[in-house]
Amino acid sequence: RQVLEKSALHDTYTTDDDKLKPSVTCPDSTLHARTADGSCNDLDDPTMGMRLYRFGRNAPIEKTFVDNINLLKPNPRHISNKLFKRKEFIPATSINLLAAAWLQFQTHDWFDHGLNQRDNHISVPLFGGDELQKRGIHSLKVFRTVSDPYQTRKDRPKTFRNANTHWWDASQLYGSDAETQLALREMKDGKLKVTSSGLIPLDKKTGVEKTGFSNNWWVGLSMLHNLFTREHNVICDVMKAKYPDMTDQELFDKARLVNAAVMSKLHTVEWTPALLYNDILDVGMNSNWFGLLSQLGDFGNLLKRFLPENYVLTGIPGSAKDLHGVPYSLTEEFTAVYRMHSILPDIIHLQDIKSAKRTGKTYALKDILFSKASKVVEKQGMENLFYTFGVENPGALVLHNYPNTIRDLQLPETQNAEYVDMATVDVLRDRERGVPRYNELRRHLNMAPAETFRDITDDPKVAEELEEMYEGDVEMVDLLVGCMAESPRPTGFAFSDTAFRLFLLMATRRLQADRFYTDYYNSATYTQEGLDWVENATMSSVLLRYFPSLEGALRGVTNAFRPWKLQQEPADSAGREGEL
Ligand code: HEM
Repeated sequence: RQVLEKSALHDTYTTDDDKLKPSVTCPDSTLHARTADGSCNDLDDPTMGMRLYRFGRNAPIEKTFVDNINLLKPNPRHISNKLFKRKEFIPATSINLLAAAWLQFQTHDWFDHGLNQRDNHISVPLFGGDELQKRGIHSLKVFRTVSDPYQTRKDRPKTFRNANTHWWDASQLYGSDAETQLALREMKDGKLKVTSSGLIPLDKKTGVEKTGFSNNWWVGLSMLHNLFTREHNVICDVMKAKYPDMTDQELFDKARLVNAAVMSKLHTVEWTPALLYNDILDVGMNSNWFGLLSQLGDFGNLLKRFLPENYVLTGIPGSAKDLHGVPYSLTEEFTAVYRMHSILPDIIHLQDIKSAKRTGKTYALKDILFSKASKVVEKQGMENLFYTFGVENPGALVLHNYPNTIRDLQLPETQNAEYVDMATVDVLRDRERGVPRYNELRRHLNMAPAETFRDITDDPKVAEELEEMYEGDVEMVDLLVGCMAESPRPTGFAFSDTAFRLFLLMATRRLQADRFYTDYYNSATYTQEGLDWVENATMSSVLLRYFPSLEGALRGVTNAFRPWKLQQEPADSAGREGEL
């Protein structure tokens, strides 16, 4: 990671377009509080990481020009049909469905390229025999990503802007602009609005929950948004009880800081180790938050008092902020490796918490999307749904496992009513945004490029399929295809080693670049009660706070993102067999 910090972080701003950044001043009130739009996190450069700040790059800038000649080579719909289409559901048995919903929930905090241009599309021709032709569709329109109006240097690769704040600030819950945020607030005691049943109110026009970011909505997101809205409101209660003189604004600001830190912590010490179920990674990710010394128990705590401050030893929270010489932003390549739609099942088997068995009732993914989600939450209740998500498996991140529901998807009005095959979109978007293909990106991540298709995968059949699709040219393999095909994977890894390199680099950067996780991670900003709240939080404890009936189901569960039942079996049979 330290090598990549020097070689794989690139700023897309130039001194020419620096001048076009908005002018932002930071009032005193922003010193100990996150702003709605993410400005004033870096006090020397207040626009850094705010909403509409550009995405950076992990590949060198000169390697990120769009290859227009090969934009449609090979045809992305052909890739969708031949390499992605799910024939039979392949489960990822080492993680649960909660881990899948959590992943999307987090990406909605980090990035969004905004609504696509309505009047500018790439036309993807369909091959003979494509099932869509029977419905009179002969080409797919993929609307282009909205462009960056402030890019002045035409000799540089295209840049794009993040419609969300780049910070790990829970903007999916609180919004990325003041207007959205104000509309979500009760304006009393710091709280977020909830209905009399304790649920997030629905937008009357769309039927979807009114929250910070509500695109691509489904039951999994509804559950997590509701959970952390409750968490926000309970933190407000705790703060008010201790500090009765705090204003509504102060209570809101403190609860947001604490809630965001709870999520960052759970992602670092639970979600990531669940997906990279490997002892070394477990220590590694725990060290990001708690420090290596914490692994030594009381002896480590004693050592902390004598050793010089070093985040590797003591953990990033509370350590010195470090930008590694590059202004902070998330990157195009980071977005690209999170294209993990294969994790979604097409069918969800509902479980019954009392009998700990499947009920026999299933939900098709198409019936729990967008405005249908809230009805399912209301009908089934959050306990049963969380139980279902805790024990059921998501899809494995491999080829031939892309959910067909979203390969044939009508988006709602709020998302331009586009008709999409998401697998086609995923492949084409990376090309449209100048994300290097698989081999090229590996070179920039200090990884050996594949010389043959068998270097990508040890499955001869998959290697043959890739060779045919890419007409023998291994350099053309798309990043997403390479990541899904990659095997063998390090023990316990649910995703590829290539994606892992970027995760490792960017997971640390999200914490280290943010003053609220470093220089200002202290009681003056969070309050001591706030720091203790984060310290004590685990995913299980957050769930149990609101759903005590999950107690039995969570007994013995050390990582809430791994299948709950698997962890309850006797130690000798709860091994790591069958994982992907
Ligand atoms: C039912 C659930 C989901 C639906 C309906 C959905 C739909 C979409 C749509 C419509 C887009 C924008 C496509 C475009 O560029 O035009 C998108 C982007 C994306 N999705 Fe999903 N998605 C879902 C779940 C997930 C999950 C589980 C992940 C896992 C990480 C994920 C990761 C992404 C990423 C990384 C992008 C790119 C965002 C960007 O360009 O800024 N999605 N999804």
